[in-house]
Order: sequence, then C-alpha cells, then structure tokens
Amino acid sequence: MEVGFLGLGIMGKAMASRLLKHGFRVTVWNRTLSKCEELVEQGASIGETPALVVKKCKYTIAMLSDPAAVLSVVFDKDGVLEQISEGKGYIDMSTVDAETSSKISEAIIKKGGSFLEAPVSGSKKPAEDGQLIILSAGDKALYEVILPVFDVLGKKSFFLGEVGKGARMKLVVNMIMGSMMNALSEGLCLADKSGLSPQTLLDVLDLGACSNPMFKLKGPAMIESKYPPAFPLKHQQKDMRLALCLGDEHAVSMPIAAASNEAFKKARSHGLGDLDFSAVYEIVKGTAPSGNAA
Ligand SMILES: NC(=O)C1=CN([C@@H]2O[C@H](COP(=O)(O)OP(=O)(O)OC[C@H]3O[C@@H](n4cnc5c(N)ncnc54)[C@H](OP(=O)(O)O)[C@@H]3O)[C@@H](O)[C@H]2O)C=CC1
Ligand SMILES: O=CCCC(=O)O
Repeated sequence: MEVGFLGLGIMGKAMASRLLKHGFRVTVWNRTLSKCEELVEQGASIGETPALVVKKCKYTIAMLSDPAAVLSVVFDKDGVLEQISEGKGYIDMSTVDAETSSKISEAIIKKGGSFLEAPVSGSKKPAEDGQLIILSAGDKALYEVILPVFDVLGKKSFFLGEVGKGARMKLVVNMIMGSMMNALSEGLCLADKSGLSPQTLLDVLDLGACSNPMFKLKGPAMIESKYPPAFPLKHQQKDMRLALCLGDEHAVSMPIAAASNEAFKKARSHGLGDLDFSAVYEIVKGTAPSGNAA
C-alpha cells in the first residue's frame, strides 16, 4: 500500500519511519522540506506540496501541530483539497478540536473523498515502537481499509463513531494527563521542601494505587531538571485550552484543568514551550528562567 504522510515532527517522523520499516511505500511532505531527507534515506519519496502527495497516494495521513496547521494544510494553496477526489482517503491523526475536524471532514466529503480523524495516545517512544492507542472516528469503510496501517502504528485502535468523537476523547485524555503532571510536580516540590526525598516519593507512588507509566517515565528526569521533548509543552497547553473550551461548551466545571492550564501557559511565557510538558515542574518550583514565549 502506498501512503502519503504530511508532517514530520516528533511524532510524524517516528510514524512514517515505522511504516517504511514495515514495507509500506511512503511519500512524505513537511513544511520545512529539509526534514524529509532523513526519511528519504530510509526509502521514502518526497511530495513537494500536500496537494502533490494526495495526487500520488490513495491514502494520506497528517500529523501536524494544531488547528491552524491542519486547516492550512487542507485549505491553503497547494493543499490537500486541491487533489482530494472520489476514491481517496484522508486520515488526520493530529490532536485538534472537534469543530476543526468537522470542517475538514465536510470539505473532503464535498469533493468526493473520505475522512477519518484518528488522534493518538502515546508519545515519541510508543510511536517508534508501534504502541500508540488510536482514537478514530468518521468514515467506517476508510477505518477498515487503513487498519493494516494502524496495526503497525498502534497497539489498539478504537472506532468511536461520527467525526468529533475521536477528537473529544483525545482532549479528555490529555486534560487528565496534564492535570496529573501538575499534581506530580506539586508533590515532588512539596516532598523536597518538607525535607523528603523526591526519589523516595516516586518509589512510594510506584508501589501504590497512584502508580502509572507517566510518573515512572518522567519523574526521575524531572528530579534532575531534564526535559528532552517527547511531548512538547506548547502542545499540552493547546490540548488543555481545547479541553477547557469543550468544558465551556458543555457547562462542565473543571477548576483543576483550568489551574493546570494556567501553569502550562506560564511555562510557555517563560520560554519552556519547546521542552517536554514535564517542564511545568520548573513553574511549580519557581525556578523557571525568564524567556520568550514558545
Ligand atoms: N509528541 C507527542 O508525544 C504527541 C503529540 N501528539 C499530537 O500530534 C501532533 C504532532 O505533534 P509533534 O510531532 O509532537 O509536534 P512537532 O511540534 O514535533 O511537529 C509539528 C509538525 O507540524 C508542522 N507544522 C506546524 N505548523 C504548521 C503549519 N502552519 N503548516 C504546516 N505544517 C505545520 C511542523 O512542521 P515544521 O517541521 O516545518 O515546523 C511539524 O511537522 C500534535 O497535534 C500533538 O498534539 C499526539 C500524541 C503524542
Ligand atoms: O498527546 C500526547 C500524549 C502523550 C502521551 O500519551 O504520552
């Protein structure tokens, strides 16, 4: 199967690379075209624009940063919409809100194409290892056809129904994750300031009901103030913002998520947006450097 892939950031690069390793023919595009070179070395072809990728491939996947990026890649000049047509499928795996996803779905369907949203849970390493959790919604027939691709990228694929349900599920999950990261940061800080060992706190947490892979993976690096970006903080803040909008829409009061969003926003204003989202710990500790927003 030949697959187009738009967006070679942390996630897109790992996912496209995995598809190549598993025998798919992949045509890649990235806004910064030079980032395609590493994939070309692994056997990918380059499409000069999103439109040219869609022209060449029956199925095209996108993994882009945010609503502005996914809308631009579909609707702008040389975008997906110029070449999408009957028989072609577009699968957007980016994390965006349901409204953005629906706008894209409607435009693709109007041109005769089919659309699936399929945001993922799991970060850089699960993407490299094919261990993502795929939250798809939209065209069921396209879901069935693209399952061999999902089986290489993920450990479990869900089909959740009409467009918007995948986007909303992903935002709810990341809202919880962002709040948990803030709670862990406060706990580490409180342990340290009150004369306890943060590492011992992690050991205790890991043995009890609060044990989870995220604390286990991120906790030790946080203690050392190391934040190599797996999930960039600016994207976590985008997800908190979109989840809070969803809460507004449904009149769900979310004071914990709102406070967490403020901490992530503050981290961005201190220039921590490109670091891993665990860098919010620097804000909780009060040790963030002054810096420019990212
Ligand atoms: N990292 C993670 O752990 C996870 C991320 N996600 C979600 O996946 C998506 C991608 O994340 P990730 O790979 O980490 O992000 P990165 O920031 O590493 O990559 C973002 C990608 O989007 C492209 N891009 C940004 N703005 C535009 C634009 N205006 N037009 C065209 N392309 C654009 C970038 O191109 P360029 O290279 O030119 O900047 C790059 O290819 C996000 O929605 C994120 O929330 C979901 C699960 C886990
Ligand atoms: O959207 C990013 C999610 C990161 C993760 O699930 O570990």
